[in-house]
Amino acid sequence: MPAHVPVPATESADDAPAAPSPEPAAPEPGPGPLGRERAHLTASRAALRAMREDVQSLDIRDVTANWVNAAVLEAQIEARIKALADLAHTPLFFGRLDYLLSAQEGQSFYIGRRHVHDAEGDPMVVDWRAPVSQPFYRASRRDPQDVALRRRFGYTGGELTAYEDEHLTDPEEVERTSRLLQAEIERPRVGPMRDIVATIQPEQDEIVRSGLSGTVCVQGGPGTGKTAVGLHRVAYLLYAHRERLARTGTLVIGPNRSFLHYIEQVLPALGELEVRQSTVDELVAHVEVRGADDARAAVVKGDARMAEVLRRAVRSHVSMPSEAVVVVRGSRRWRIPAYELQEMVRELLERDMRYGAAREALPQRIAHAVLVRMEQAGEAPDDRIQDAVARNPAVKAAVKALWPPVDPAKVVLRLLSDAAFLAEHAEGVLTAEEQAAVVWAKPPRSVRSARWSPADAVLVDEAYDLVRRTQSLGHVVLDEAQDLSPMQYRAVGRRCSTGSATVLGDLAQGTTPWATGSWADALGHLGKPDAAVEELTAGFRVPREVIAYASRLLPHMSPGLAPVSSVRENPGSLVVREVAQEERDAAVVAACTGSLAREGSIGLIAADDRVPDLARALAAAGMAHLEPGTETTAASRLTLVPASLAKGLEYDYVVLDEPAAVVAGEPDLRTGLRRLYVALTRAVSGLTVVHARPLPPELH
Ligand SMILES: Nc1ncnc2c1ncn2[C@@H]1O[C@H](COP(=O)(O)OP(=O)(O)OP(=O)(O)O)[C@@H](O)[C@H]1O
Repeated sequence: MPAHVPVPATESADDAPAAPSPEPAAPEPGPGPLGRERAHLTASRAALRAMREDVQSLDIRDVTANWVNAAVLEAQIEARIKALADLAHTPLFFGRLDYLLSAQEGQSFYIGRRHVHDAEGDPMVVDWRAPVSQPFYRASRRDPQDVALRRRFGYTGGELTAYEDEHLTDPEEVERTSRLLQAEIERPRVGPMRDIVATIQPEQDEIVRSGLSGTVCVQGGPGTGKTAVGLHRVAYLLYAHRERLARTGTLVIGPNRSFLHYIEQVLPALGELEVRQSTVDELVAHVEVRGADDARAAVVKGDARMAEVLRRAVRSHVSMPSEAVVVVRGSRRWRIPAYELQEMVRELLERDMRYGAAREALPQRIAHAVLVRMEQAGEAPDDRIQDAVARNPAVKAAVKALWPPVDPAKVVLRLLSDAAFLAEHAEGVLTAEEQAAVVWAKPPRSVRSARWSPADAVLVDEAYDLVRRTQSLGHVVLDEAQDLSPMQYRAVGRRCSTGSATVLGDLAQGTTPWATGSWADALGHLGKPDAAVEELTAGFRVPREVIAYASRLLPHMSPGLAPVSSVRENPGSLVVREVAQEERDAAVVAACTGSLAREGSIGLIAADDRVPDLARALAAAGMAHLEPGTETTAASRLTLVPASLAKGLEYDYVVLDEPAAVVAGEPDLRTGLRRLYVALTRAVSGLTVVHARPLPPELH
């Protein structure tokens, strides 16, 4: 059970017993262990300052040959100075490991977000990602990993105010729950998502530190830390493989912009500024999306069989030669007969190259055949002649006719507009009914005027990849992955075809008509069928009572999935309030007012079509509210969240309006229940459900 780490003794801390809310301490380093730790903190801060000053005083005039180098170097120095900033509210270290005398020469290491060294180069704080830090997360009484003492530090507003010790090899010590860890988990939420570097749990750490070469898929219920783990894995990989990933790049994919705003601070807080964040839609934005599909069309367009239809359609542009190519050079004519050209075309088609690459290879093949004939005639042509022949007008004209350039968007446009063209390439792949579902009723005139849907854009992306290989990144994190269609998995998969991925999701939270039913299928479409699937079951967000309530829905929508077991010890307040229809909006506003009386952020979640009414009700009561994705602050804490955007977000207190409307907002009962499950699992400290209509029977 992750929250229960063996914590025997705060008694040994002679001047500072650890406490969930550590007392505001005098900053003066006093005597005793806490005083010494504070002194180490002060010295570490000074060392960090010295490191920063060293960089600031670098004079690059003598070492840069030109202004380009100088600009690059200056940018690097700028980034380094930023990375060395001492953030007042981010503790420089949060833990300490004392190794046994037999290991690491009995040394102590302070574990923090970044490495700090003194003037001699000796470490004052080691990076949490360094191998020497790993036992901080993994060592246990059963497997102490050469650790004699693990110490966790508690801070109040940047001041070191408490610590907790575990002597992992001491048989006398009793196992207790870490109060500092518990306090961290239960800290009220305001603002964007935070890093969890001080409290990563052992099973989370195994995922975080898994190697760059393998793809990992994490199934986990709401609040089990999937997003947190994925982001920390990126930070870890960037540390362990910085040069390689700097070359190849990393990308985090989330479901929408609100979500990306919510998580965008985590990596910078860990010192990583270079990671791109995107939605799937943004990745495939070759065409402007202005349209939408009905569920039936979207499901067919998202089906992996569409890849075969597109492949055939793109390759249908190739035609078999029926005439010879004659190349004239000087007084000589070189003739490549049709049957030889046919062989070349056939061979290129069989090699299954990208359409564009084959198109580039064909003139070289023809030129090679000409060269062979030249040699047979006693000439001694070199590579330059081959290139010249490949550019010969007769060869160019032949290639243009046999293997014409293809515009990927136009191919998709034609497939979706021309029923006969679609039928030709979907023969034996899509049924007549499926074909009818995807063809546009009113064919657009051009790529520009077409009302492309998100699913169409994915098809265009697939077509682009058939023509020219999509560049692969070194690592891709795919969050809320359960909602992707097979074609979307393929789009993501080609962006990590030579790299690896972290796939995060919860099958029970799948709310698209094409949501994945099994991770094995999803990973197959992603092109990573051998990826390991890990499961996280300990919940760090939702209080026990609330998760138990939400889990009543599980057997009705995702049978077989294990409910989350909450590690939150504070009794979560779950209030379910039935009111008369005409009092409902007022009751919702009152619930928000009640929640605002407490600390932390408040999310009012409602069916999408209830949002305008509730916005008016809040305005009438003089209560300002934010949109999802806008940062909550101490002054502005209430966000009105349409249920369709709630996924991945969390609020300290949630007021949920009319569950029946949330369910009814979806096209089918299963999706409706899943949407409700998402809405019910956003609260950290308390959930108030307000309803006038009967609750969905599955909640009883
Ligand atoms: N080891 C941990 N220590 C402290 N807090 C944690 C830990 N793991 C997760 N959390 C916190 O729990 C909350 C939920 O985490 P996260 O959003 O990553 O979960 P999730 O599995 O992605 O949830 P969902 O399925 O709802 O998207 C976050 O506030 C996160 O910071």
